[in-house]
Amino acid sequence: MNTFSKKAPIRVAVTGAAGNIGYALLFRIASGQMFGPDQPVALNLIEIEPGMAALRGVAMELDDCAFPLVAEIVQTSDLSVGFKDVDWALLVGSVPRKQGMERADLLGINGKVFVGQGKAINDYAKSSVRVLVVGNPCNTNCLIAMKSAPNIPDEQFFAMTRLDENRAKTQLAHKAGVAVKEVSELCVWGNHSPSMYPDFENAKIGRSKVTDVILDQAWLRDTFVPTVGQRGKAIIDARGASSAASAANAVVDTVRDLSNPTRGDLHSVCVISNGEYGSPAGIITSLPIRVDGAGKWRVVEGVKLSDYAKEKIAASNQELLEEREVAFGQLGLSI
Ligand SMILES: NC(=O)c1ccc[n+]([C@@H]2O[C@H](COP(=O)([O-])OP(=O)(O)OC[C@H]3O[C@@H](n4cnc5c(N)ncnc54)[C@H](O)[C@@H]3O)[C@@H](O)[C@H]2O)c1
Repeated sequence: MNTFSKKAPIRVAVTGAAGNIGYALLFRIASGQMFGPDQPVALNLIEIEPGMAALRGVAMELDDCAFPLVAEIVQTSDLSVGFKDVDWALLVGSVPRKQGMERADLLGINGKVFVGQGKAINDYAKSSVRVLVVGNPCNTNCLIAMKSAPNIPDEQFFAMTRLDENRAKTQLAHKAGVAVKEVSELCVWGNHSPSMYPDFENAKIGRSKVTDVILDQAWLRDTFVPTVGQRGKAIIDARGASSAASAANAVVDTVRDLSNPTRGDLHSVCVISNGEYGSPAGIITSLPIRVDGAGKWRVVEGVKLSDYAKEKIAASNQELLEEREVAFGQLGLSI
């Protein structure tokens, strides 16, 4: 354990730790960018058996960074070891869609994985554990893990739309010719899929509404919204590989912002819906949240949605209901 911090380590499990996002993520957690520069961390790195050799290499590199904040590195494919006493479970690993595989097949295959991980989290993690699902389809995977962990409160499960929020902020900043830090209050609503809705109507540039700065409504609706939705594909086309560094960055942003009071902005996180803004109760959908001074997250109240926005959000939530029906049907889970 490092000598300059007397804090107890935060124990973080990362599944798919030898994958592309894992490789971009672990070094940022270890260097203090997720939990702060004086917060020790213990890393529980989880892989499936075929990934264990690569994981050993990743762990060797972590060792070779001599990060002073790293208290311990555990490498395992055993979920009872990997989730033991963890404070955070970052569920990144999942089976990619292969040629000829239907979306329904993918939901079923990954669903089984997230049943197993949810059960193990339920049985071995701290009861205060917080779970962030990144592996796709992340909203439905998160719902399945949540259902499989009945002893962990639903409010402790999250899925990631922060990458979409960050992408949307940058698109607006480029269009307006301002620095990205000028763009705030941008919520991505719905499913982490091309159907998501990045709400430009309530977002701000400086103190102005985006729609008062970018007057080209056609660009906002017909270029901006699909560009954000299709950005993942654009990166695969350009790079020949899927977004990993920016996804890892969004994981760091999400966990950091869920761990600290929100100042002057809001953030997009997929959380359990209690019917807010007409979203179907019981699904994991992206909503605008803020964290209060006591560390509790809440859905931001009073956002005014236009009919256009409501329609987009409803369509994305409908997709989530359909994903749930297919996955739960295959897994024999009840709603
Ligand atoms: N929510 C988001 O914004 C977002 C953004 C980008 C990527 N993703 C998703 O994140 C996931 C990971 O992406 P990647 O680029 O790192 O993929 P990758 O294929 O490079 O790595 C995935 C890793 O997970 C491991 N793995 C597979 N099943 C596992 C299991 N059951 N338990 C533990 N490990 C397992 C694999 O061995 C592999 O090392 C994908 O599902 C991707 O679609 C989500």
